[in-house]
Amino acid sequence: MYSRLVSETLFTPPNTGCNVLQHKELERQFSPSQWSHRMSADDVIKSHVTALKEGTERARGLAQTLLNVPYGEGEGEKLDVYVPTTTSLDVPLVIYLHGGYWQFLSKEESGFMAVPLVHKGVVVVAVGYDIAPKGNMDVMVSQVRRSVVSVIQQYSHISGLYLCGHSAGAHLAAMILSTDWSQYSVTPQIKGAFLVSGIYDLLPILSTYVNEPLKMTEEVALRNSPSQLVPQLKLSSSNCDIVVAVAQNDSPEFRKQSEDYYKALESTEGLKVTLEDVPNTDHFNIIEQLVDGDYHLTQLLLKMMGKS
Ligand SMILES: N[C@@H](CC(=O)c1ccccc1NC=O)C(=O)O
Repeated sequence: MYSRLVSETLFTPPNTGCNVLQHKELERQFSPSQWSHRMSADDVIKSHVTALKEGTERARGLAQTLLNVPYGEGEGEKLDVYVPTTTSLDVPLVIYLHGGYWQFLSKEESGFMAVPLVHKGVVVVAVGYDIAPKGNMDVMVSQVRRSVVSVIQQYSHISGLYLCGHSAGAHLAAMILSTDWSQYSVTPQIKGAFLVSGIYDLLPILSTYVNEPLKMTEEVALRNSPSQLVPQLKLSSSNCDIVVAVAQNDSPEFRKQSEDYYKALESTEGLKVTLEDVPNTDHFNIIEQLVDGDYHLTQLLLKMMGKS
């Protein structure tokens, strides 16, 4: 009784829906770096950026590249192509959408997954988009959709188109799958998508620090939430194999985002969707390890593309 009274008087400011502690906890849930079991928050981010940069440098050394190919008029509307070292008629193409909470990272450290893929005969495309504050959510979603259209116009001979996105990039990949293509010049047929440690419902981040540079209103968050667009995804991507992957050591809130989205897709008849709970990983090394050909998710991706 006493403790209840104390907690109510101390922690529940009158006339507000959300108390200070709950808000702090929400921000912690949406701070992936605080949940790594490997390192401190600062170190895990530093090491993440270093790993992605080193992997991308290696990929640029291994593959032939076409860097800064425009897919639109804007300065930031460019992509990098990593060309396979083998010659085959069966050439799948994976588009990678980088993470970084729609406000960090770029395509310059996003070619790392080409390391194990280019000698298996897979083209990897790393897409750049205008992160906040330059870009906003509507702009970023529009950009990545147009990048897919541009890629299939340039590479019409490929044997299959696949998407892979991490964190904010998984959100963008899910938005691509949920596109009404009738306003576009072509309708992409996406064969498979890897959505890794993503956010699919933007409403919970509206009141957090994540939204400070994004400045989303509730309306913007709703129209850009894949969780709201499952019927459109079913119409546009019914033949797509979808893997929703989440790290064992992602925060409970991040894990819930993946589980809820998986469940929403799974209960939609006709979709092929699997949930991969990747053991011994956190928000960062779940994607960093795609530089390794033996990593579980690399193997899954190769298998999906018929290249294992
Ligand atoms: N405030 C975030 C920062 C973050 O997510 C991040 C920062 C730099 C580069 C990538 C990041 N996140 C995921 O890709 C965190 O606590 O992890």
